[in-house]
Amino acid sequence: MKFILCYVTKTDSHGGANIIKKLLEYLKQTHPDDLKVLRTIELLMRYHEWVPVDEIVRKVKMDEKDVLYRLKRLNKFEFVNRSRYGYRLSFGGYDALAMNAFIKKGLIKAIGGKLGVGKEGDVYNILLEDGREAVLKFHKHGRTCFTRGKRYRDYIVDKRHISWLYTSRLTAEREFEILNELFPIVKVPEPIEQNRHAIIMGKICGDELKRVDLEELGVDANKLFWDIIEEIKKSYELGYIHGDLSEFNILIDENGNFVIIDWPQAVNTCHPDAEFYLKRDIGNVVRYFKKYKIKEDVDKLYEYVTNKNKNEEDKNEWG
Ligand SMILES: Nc1ncnc2c1ncn2[C@@H]1O[C@H](COP(=O)(O)OP(=O)(O)OP(=O)(O)O)[C@@H](O)[C@H]1O
Ligand SMILES: [Mg+2]
Ligand SMILES: [Mg+2]
Repeated sequence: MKFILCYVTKTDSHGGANIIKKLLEYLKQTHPDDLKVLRTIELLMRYHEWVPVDEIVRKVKMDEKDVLYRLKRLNKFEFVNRSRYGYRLSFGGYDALAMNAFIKKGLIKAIGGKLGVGKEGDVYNILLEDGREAVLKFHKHGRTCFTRGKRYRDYIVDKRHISWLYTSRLTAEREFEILNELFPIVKVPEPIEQNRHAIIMGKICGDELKRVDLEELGVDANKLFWDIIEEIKKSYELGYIHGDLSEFNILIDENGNFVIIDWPQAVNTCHPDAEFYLKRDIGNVVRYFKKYKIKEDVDKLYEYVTNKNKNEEDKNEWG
């Protein structure tokens, strides 16, 4: 296993460096056969909530003794959970498999601290092999439900665990696909790589719009407002509505350059509730900018964003 540096950055206010450091440390100690068994468990979780040992042995084509030895190690690394019914991949084990894939591809040189922790994922600073800074986002869809689920009966917890694995991968695939469709036409992070529930994307240097004072920054609020509307319009023309747009998902730097992040829930413009989502996005932007004395009508902006024919006519008129 290639050595991956772990560095702690100033922004690591979430203590995430320790978690990722432990994961990397464990990953470094793994043998290819450990990972082979782990991937087999991942595969068999499609059919079992807890994968029985004899199923693992049959699938992985190794001696039972060897498999038991590997399982013991995987359990020590906390990459699997164990019950009397068998084994299943843990959250950490899934992270490890994705991380291993990125490392094997020679993408990551170093991993830093946690940049942010959203409702649905953990975001880390990373350094790519080519020297660029980037971020690694692990989607942990349904994690909050899963934790809450602990109050309920075991079998519900188990089912949630499996759906967590599945939906977090789907969510990552969806976000990566959308970023690929939108970048670089719309101001979104550059999609770099995706594996399982994890995405590597370009790092945006900036703060959440929520946390900045535009007057202090010296940014023209009116111009910024219309620039954001233009991005909504461009993404609409490419077929997507963000669906969770707000001052939390717009990052802005000290020069007023901004990027819209967090796209997995985006809906297609042909979605039956497209109008609802688009109006809600626009409404959130309008609401945020009220404090800068910008008063625009959501319905009119909706017309502006969606009225393709009218825009074509305007363009033609203006030559
Ligand atoms: N490309 C990026 N560059 C820099 N910081 C980022 C990037 N992507 C995410 N972040 C940081 O991580 C935080 C969480 O990311 P994001 O909003 O994509 O995740 P989420 O889990 O979907 O969060 P939410 O709870 O908002 O749904 C962001 O608010 C931001 O601070
Ligand atoms: Mg977010
Ligand atoms: Mg989100």
